[in-house]
Amino acid sequence: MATNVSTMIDAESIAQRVRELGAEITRDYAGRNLVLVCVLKGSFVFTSDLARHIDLPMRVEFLGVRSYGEDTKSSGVVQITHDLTKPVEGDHVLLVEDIVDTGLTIAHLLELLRTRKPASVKVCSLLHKPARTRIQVPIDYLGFTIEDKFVVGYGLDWAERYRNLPFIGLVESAS
Ligand SMILES: O=P(O)(O)OC[C@H]1O[C@H](OP(=O)(O)OP(=O)(O)O)[C@H](O)[C@@H]1O
Ligand code: HPA
Repeated sequence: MATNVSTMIDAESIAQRVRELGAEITRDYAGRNLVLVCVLKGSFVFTSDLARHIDLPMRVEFLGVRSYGEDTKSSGVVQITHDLTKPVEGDHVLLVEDIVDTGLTIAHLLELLRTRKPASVKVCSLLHKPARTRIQVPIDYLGFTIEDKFVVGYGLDWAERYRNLPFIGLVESAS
């Protein structure tokens, strides 16, 4: 399956950065009601690794979102496919994304979450692709800045495939 995928960020580099982010979040959210909001589907791998490096009695919620479909370009329409199961009013929400590309998804989610009256909303993204920015969004915790290539693996897909790769890779024909 992975024969035409080259490695951009290897599994050990990801693991190291996830440990660092977990330690930083643990320090910053000590004594607060933290709710990690995993933005599905792409961030399921990152969220599960990150959560195990946060040493706090936090909650995890899932928000299903889709805007790319089978394409490698954002449709510009952010569709909610699964909502939070419990209110986050008064809680400190940390949105966990696999990638901020155009910024459209996270901008939409920040707007949506703020209507739920949390004490705070911040963003943690494993990847950021600044060359594609269409809307500037704050990324409070960032794993890696990457070049303008369509990447897969560690949760990220191309037409629903490659999410299970343990590294971030490039499908040459997708870029
Ligand atoms: O900054 P943007 O240009 O909005 O792109 C980022 C979003 O795109 C991907 O989701 P996608 O719509 O592909 O759904 P998926 O997570 O189910 O793969 C990714 O997981 C982010 O949520
Ligand atoms: O580079 C990407 N790969 C996979 N999914 C994505 N969604 C936005 N950008 C990407």
